[in-house]
Amino acid sequence: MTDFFAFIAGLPKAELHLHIEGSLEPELMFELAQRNRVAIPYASVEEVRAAYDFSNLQDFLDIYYAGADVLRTRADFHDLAMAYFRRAAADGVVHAEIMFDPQAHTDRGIAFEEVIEGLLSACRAAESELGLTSSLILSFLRHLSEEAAFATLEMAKPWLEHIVAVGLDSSEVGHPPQKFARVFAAARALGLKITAHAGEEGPPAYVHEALEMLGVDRIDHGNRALEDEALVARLVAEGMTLTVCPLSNLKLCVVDDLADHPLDRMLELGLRATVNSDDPAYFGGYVADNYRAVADARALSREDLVMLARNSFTGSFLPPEAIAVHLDRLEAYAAR
Ligand code: HPA
Ligand SMILES: [Zn+2]
Repeated sequence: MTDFFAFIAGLPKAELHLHIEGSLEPELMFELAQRNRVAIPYASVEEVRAAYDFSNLQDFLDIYYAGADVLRTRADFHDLAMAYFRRAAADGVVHAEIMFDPQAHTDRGIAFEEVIEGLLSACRAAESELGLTSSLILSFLRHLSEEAAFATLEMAKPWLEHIVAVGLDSSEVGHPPQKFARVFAAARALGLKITAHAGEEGPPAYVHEALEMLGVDRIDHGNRALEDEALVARLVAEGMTLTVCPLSNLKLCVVDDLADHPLDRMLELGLRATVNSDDPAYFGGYVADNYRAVADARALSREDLVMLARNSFTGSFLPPEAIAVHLDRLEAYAAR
């Protein structure tokens, strides 16, 4: 088992579904609360961790947005992202496409510039210090209005060369993809790639809408697509990547038990599934923990793990030449 676990940690991989605000560990939350003199409703790190007991997505989101309140300056965003990059590098991550939620900050009076410049300085440091490349995905909060999403896209315009894609997250049910069809069309016209959370709690119809009305290049989660055979066939035919997050699925009760997780069924169906951590500080593990937990629960083979890592590169928004280099290194690692 230790060999298997070491194989997972060393497996070169990309992480494609990571909310940087969801990598805020309780220790850093306390440090930033002190630094910025922000009151938090917890007395200790243990008390924070004890509060992370969720029965659905909204339970989690309430705590996630409250936690983000300690993030105030560009130094905070830099420190947050650097802590994630260090931890990810230890898990074999060589490339990360990280989502950020600007509206969770601009709505509290934090300038977009502070958020993005802090993240970008960490991205540069991760490349020079850790050899880890990264890009940013601007995620719109779907519980807010189309108008607010347009205003956020407008704010991002001076930084477009540093943003690879737009995404869609937050409370899924009741906020279908079609609500943002026009914003995503505008983002695509600006040259951005498109991804959206769909089929986490929402029905298969939302995955269908994300394809039809947003023109997504990738689907975040996508679990519930499995309920619709024709939809699965379409996702397979289009070679659509799904960014699956096993420990998140467990913590948010998308699955009752990891033993019931559909990851290997997705692979068997020919879906391009990947493994990701989503909000590692809240869900109990970084990306290698997710690989290990699901490999253990579903008896995945080495070949499955290599396939998942391969999918993480082919599903990335890297240029084809960079993908080819990563795939060569992965095959060399797998052949050892
Ligand atoms: O898992 C998630 N789902 C939806 N919105 C989110 N925002 C952070 N994490 C998530
Ligand atoms: Zn997510």
